[in-house]
Amino acid sequence: MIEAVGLTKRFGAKTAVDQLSFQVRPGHVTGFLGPNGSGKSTTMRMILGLDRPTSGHVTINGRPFRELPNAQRHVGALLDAKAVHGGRRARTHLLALAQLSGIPEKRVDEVLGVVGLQDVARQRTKAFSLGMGQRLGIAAALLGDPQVLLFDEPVNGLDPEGILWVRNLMRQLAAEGRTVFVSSHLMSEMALTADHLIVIGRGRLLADMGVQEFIAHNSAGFARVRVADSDRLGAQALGEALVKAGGQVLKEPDGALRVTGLTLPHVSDLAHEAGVRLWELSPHRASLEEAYMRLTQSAVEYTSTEDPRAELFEPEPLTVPAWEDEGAHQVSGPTAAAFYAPPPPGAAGAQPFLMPSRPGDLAGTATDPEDPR
Ligand SMILES: Nc1ncnc2c1ncn2[C@@H]1O[C@H](COP(=O)(O)OP(=O)(O)OP(=O)(O)O)[C@@H](O)[C@H]1O
Repeated sequence: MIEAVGLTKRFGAKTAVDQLSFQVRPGHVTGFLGPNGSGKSTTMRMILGLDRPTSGHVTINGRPFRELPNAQRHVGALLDAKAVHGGRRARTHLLALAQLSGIPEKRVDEVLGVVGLQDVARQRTKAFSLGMGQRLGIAAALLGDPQVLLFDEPVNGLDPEGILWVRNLMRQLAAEGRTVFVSSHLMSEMALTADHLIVIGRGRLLADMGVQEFIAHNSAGFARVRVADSDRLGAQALGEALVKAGGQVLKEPDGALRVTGLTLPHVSDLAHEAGVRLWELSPHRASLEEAYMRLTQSAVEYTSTEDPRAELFEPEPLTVPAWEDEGAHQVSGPTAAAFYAPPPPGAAGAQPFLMPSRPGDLAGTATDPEDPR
C-alpha cells in the first residue's frame, strides 16, 4: 500500500503538490488523474524518494522508499521511458538494472518475453520507437517482481494492440494482489483499466473514489428520447410537451432529444399523452471523460485561446430546435452549441462532487430527485 499524508512540495514560489493525503490499496488498479502541471509526476517522484517533500510524508508498505531494504524488489516504476542510455542494448540495460539489485539474469529474459521485446533484445535502444521504449520501461518496472508498481503515462505512444496489452497487464497485476498506481490522460482507457481514481488539480486532491462513483458524482444523467424518423410533427409536439413539463431539452445531431430534469417514466407518459411513437427512450450516464472535464475545469492551468484567424471564416448557423424557433416555450439550460457538453454546475441533475472537509462527510452527494435514471 502507498500512503501519503499531507504531502506537499514547493519549488520556490510554486506549490506543485499541496497537502495531498491518500491511500493506494493493493488488489486494485488506481488511476492517478489531473490536468497538465497538476503535480502527478512530482507526487510519483516523492513516492519513489526522488524528490524530498517540503512537508508531509509518503510511505510504501509503511516505510519511506529510501528506507525499504532492496527497494527494487518491493517497488517497480516507469516514470520516463526515454531515461535509457541509447547506446545500450535493451537486454544489457535490463541486465545492468538486475545486477544492481541482485536479480538473477534469467529474470531479464522473462520480462523481455512478458513485454514482447525478446526479438529486439539485442538492439540498441536509440533505435527504439516510443512504444518499444514504453515496453522496455515496463520490463524494467517488472524486473524485481515487486508488490507495488507505479506507471506514469504507460500507454503513451503505444498502438491499440499495445494499449490493450498494458490494460490487461495492469489488471492482471492488480488481480495478483499487487498495488498498481497509474497516471494517464487517456480517459477512455482509464475507464476500462482503473477500479479507483485519485484526481488532483493544482496539486490538491479533488477526488478519491471508485470509477463508477466518480462518474455518478460528477456528471448529470439525462434521457435520450427519439421519435419515429417520419414523425416530424410528433417530435415537435413532444419537444413542446417536455419543455412545458419543466424538462430541459436539447436536440442531438441524430435528431434525438436529450432531456434533463424529467424521469424516464415521466417522459414516456408525456409521449403517450402526445400520441407520439418512440423509437428510443434510454437513460444515459456521462463518460469518465465528461465527468473528469467537469470536475477539473477550474483546475486547468493551461487553457488555449480562440485562434484569431477563426474570424476569417463565416460562423456555422446554429441549428435551433423547431419548438424554440416558434417561441412556444423557452428552452432553458445549455445552449444549442453545447449539445455534447454536460450541463454546467447548477443545472438540473448536476452536482459537482467536492472533497469533504471532514472524512466521512461527503459534500454534493445528495441524490437528485430529477435524475432521469
Ligand atoms: N524541478 C522543478 N522545478 C520547478 N518546478 C517544477 C519542477 N518539477 C515540477 N515543477 C512544476 O510543478 C508543477 C507540477 O508538475 P508535474 O510535472 O508534477 O505535473 P504533472 O501533473 O505530472 O504534469 P503533466 O501531466 O504535464 O506531466 C508544474 O507547474 C511544474 O512546472
